[in-house]
Amino acid sequence: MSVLSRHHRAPGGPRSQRRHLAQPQRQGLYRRAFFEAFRKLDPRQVVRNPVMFVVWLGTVLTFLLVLDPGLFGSSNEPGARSFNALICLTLFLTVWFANAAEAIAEGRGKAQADALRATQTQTLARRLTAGGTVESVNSPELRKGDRVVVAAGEMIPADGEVIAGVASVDESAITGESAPVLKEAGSDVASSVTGGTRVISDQLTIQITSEPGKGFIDRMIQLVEGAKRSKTPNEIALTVLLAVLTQIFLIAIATLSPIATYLGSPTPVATLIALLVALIPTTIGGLLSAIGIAGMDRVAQFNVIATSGRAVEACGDINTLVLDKTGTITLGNRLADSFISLAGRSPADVARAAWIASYFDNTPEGKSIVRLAESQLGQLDFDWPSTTGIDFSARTRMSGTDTSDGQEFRKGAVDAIKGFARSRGGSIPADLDAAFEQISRLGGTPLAVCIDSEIYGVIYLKDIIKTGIRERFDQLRRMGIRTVMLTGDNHLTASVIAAEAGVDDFIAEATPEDKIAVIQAEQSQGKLVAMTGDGTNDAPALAQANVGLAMNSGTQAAKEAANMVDLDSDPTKLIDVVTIGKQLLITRGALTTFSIANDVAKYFAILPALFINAGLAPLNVMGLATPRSALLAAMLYNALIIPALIPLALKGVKFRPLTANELLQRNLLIYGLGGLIAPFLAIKAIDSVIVRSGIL
Ligand SMILES: Nc1ncnc2c1ncn2[C@@H]1O[C@H](COP(=O)(O)OP(=O)(O)OP(=O)(O)O)[C@@H](O)[C@H]1O
Ligand SMILES: [K+]
Ligand SMILES: [Mg+2]
Repeated sequence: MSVLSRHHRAPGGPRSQRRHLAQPQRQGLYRRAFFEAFRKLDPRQVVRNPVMFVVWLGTVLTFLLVLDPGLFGSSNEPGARSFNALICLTLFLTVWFANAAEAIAEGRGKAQADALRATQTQTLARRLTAGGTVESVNSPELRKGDRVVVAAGEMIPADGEVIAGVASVDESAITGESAPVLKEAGSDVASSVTGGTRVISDQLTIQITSEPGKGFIDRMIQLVEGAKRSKTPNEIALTVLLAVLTQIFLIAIATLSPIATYLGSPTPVATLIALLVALIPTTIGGLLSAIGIAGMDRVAQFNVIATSGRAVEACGDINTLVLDKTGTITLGNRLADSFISLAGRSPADVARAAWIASYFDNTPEGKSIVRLAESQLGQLDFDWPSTTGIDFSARTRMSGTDTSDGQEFRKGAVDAIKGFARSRGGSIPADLDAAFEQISRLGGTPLAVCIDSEIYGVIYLKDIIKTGIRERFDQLRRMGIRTVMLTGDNHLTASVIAAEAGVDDFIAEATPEDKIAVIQAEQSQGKLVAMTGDGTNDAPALAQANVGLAMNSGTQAAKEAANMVDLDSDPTKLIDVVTIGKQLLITRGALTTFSIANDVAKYFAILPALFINAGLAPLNVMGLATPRSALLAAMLYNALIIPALIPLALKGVKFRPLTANELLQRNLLIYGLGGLIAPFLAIKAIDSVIVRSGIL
């Protein structure tokens, strides 16, 4: 027989950001955003953002005051018209800059969608008919359940599950990874295929799993384009808060007018509008949606596709991270290293029993056992036609081969094989426990091998902890996130790996039901749980978790159940995604703090200047030239701070692995204090430029 070697992806993968899609054409992006920002001035769009809608109304009112400075009974002082025009212009710029921020964020998503769409070429598919013949159809005509044959050089016409054949597939169109991936039927990690990828050797029979237009790539396109984008719960809460603040300031300004009149310094309407806009949280109001869109985009740049912005945000709130051992914490190619014989058997006896017990086992473990046995024993003979394979299941934790004359070859977790041998009336070799311990203490997985009631020996499956994983767990701990390793492996192996990798907790000998139970237990304590997995047996747990990251190489079931899919099939990406989610929340918090601190500072910067006539001049500590120059400087600062902060909103604030409390303190210090000081310096500077330029 031929043993196919799997092409394992470079474990861990590059940590750095890696764009799999075409870099958006910067120039085209900004040109599109420029025009889009005008289109977004449509009041039906602006009204969705209450803060900006107030500024928009202010723009219209001040424009009317340009046409007729005496409108609303305002005193028609000299120079009022040109002052109103300048205020109107700054208000307009404020709304336009906010629109531009959103348009740039959306544009980056659109560029990704275009790159994805390019992979969606129509192809001719060869569909199998009920009669077993082959007919040619266009790929959009394929329905869920159809079966197609795809040969070397042909494109896979739609998403599906391999039901026959083994072939290597070039998935670079969606993953950017140039190494071909081996696909075959009946495997948890290699049976699902994606439309738009290309078969490069051999032939596959594929059962289609998605209706036209509902495939994986279609959903990705809708998401990055923002067609399905809806505000996340946190975003809605913040929008409401900003609207309430806006209302409070509206009332404050309305009551200011009579006071000013009483003090003998009646305030013109344009001044009141400007004062209002200076006070309401325009900075965060203008950048809020760009921050959210950019978060989705950053996740996509990591080759992770999220099904909603809510999922990305939930990542930022995660308290517990549930990871499996094999492939996530360890390299995953858990390969047979050696055979240990027991009870006086010869090593060749063990190798032969292990070879037969693994012959039908398609898992990487099974294949590596066959390879090791053949390398030790050379060509072996056995009467295969009269045998049946017994598949591995996570519940029995065994697999094997039955012969027609009633012999049962089994291999599996040591306690599972002990139970099996006992059930067939056998006894347990005295040296089994020593072999079990020896392997487990190395962090390896021991598999016992038996024929019927006789345990022959132990297979040492070697697994290596990924480099750098310990540092990542340390980082997570500093963020206050608890890591739990869940494994089907025995307690001793699990404890060795857990200690070496530095996870906070571990659960060994876990069945699929245990995985759900662990997640539910955490959730019942009010914790938000993220989990990563690839197998069909992980699907229920992925669905139960608040954030479920499925591997693209995993089964369709796991991908459907998850709310995120990693195209590179690197389970440690979950750590990156949590970081991005946290960064999204922190960015929003930091800019909200900055925005509100700014508004408070602006208030104290410009209010005294307004009361110069009323004898409050001594309060004008900043020495601003005139009330008008003070107001105009404040308005210009208010408008310009939005584009100044666009890069930060899109890139996210610099992230440090700290707990929520430490981050809050840090942000209050940097963005709160910075937000209080910046307006004084900037307004003073702009004020002197205005005075020197003589525009007022
Ligand atoms: N192909 C196989 N044949 C027989 N037994 C196996 C096979 N693969 C694994 N086992 C045994 O079953 C146990 C459970 O394996 P499984 O792959 O379900 O673990 P898991 O729950 O996915 O956890 P993890 O992947 O983190 O180790 C393993 O520890 C091993 O003892
Ligand atoms: K403001
Ligand atoms: Mg597993």
